[in-house]
Amino acid sequence: MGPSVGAREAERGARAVLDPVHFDYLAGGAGDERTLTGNEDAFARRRLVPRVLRGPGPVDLTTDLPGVRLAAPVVVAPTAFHRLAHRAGEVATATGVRAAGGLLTVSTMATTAVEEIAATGAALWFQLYLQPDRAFTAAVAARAAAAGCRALVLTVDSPVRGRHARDARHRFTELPAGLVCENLRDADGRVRDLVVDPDLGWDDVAWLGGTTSLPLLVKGVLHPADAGLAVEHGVDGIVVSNHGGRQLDGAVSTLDALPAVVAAVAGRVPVLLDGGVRSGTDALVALALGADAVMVGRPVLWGLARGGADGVQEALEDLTDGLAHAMALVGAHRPGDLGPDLVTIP
Ligand SMILES: Cc1cc2nc3c(=O)[nH]c(=O)nc-3n(C[C@H](O)[C@H](O)[C@H](O)COP(=O)(O)O)c2cc1C
Ligand SMILES: CCCCCCCCCCC(=O)C(=O)O
Repeated sequence: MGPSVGAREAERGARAVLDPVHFDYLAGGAGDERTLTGNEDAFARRRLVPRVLRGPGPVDLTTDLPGVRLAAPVVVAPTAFHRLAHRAGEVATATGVRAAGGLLTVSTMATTAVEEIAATGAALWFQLYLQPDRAFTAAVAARAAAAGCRALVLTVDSPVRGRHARDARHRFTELPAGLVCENLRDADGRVRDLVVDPDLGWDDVAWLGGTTSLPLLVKGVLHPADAGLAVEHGVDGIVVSNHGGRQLDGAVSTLDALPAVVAAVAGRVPVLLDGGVRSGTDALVALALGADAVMVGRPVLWGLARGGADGVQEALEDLTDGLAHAMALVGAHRPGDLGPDLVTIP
């Protein structure tokens, strides 16, 4: 299993067209990149034990998530600075997502205003970093809601930023001229710097939930005790994530962390997983181990870099078609038919 030929080729294609400094920012991870590679390795270790003769009927991947019903349980993860990958940036991403019938999580660090992204008609969630200026944070959340985003995704794995050796080597510390974080503009139109807040606690999660009418998910949970706390503090969904290996190097792979989180949540809210999902078969393994949906980060960036909106659509359809195909081959008609009995580590 692991990366399909499609995902590997897409990455090679993106590397060929991107400025090497920007490619390394997008592809890289923290520290020695053990967690980055560990995410993919965890999928590569698994094998499927299919069921046979499970009767007729089409595969139906319809999935309900906070604020949205999707044709397939695949969501685009929030990633920063899409205009580093393609000149049309997040507008191209959203156009491709819409064509694929998917859902895009817009990053706080998007290089395009959320209103402009929403004008594509794509279904959106909005990812937030809680800023020490809580009034500003609430204003960004309200702006996302007004633009039509269907849920907020609060990233909780970044009290400080991961150390990225590739960026340090390139001295990549500033965006190219003309690119800014358009959703960090304050009421005067001034773009604020992102300030990661090392003092965040669960009360802040409850505070954010109380300031918005949107469903709230937390992204960046690995420990089952934190999953339980998240549910107790009223969240509407949990994303098992190590930030694609970009924060704590040495953190457990998300697939290995998933079963304990699923057990702790016990069906009270949806559980999503991201990190290392490169094929429909990878998505199936995550669903079989208890995820309600997967998020994908880099494969979408590679599609964007290679082919703009068409490349994003192709990347998503490769995943969802691959998932439907693998479902048929393991004898499952719906995600609910999948269970851990279908997955083994030889
Ligand atoms: C270039 C890049 C930028 C990212 N920016 C953000 C971000 O702004 N907010 C966030 O919560 N996560 C961010 N992430 C993490 C992703 O949301 C996601 O957790 C990760 O990419 C999933 O792993 P994958 O790339 O292996 O699919 C970023 C990841 C990458 C690769
Ligand atoms: C423009 C030079 C690099 C500045 C990095 C800011 C990181 C913002 C957070 C985005 C993210 O979550 C990630 O890269 O991962």
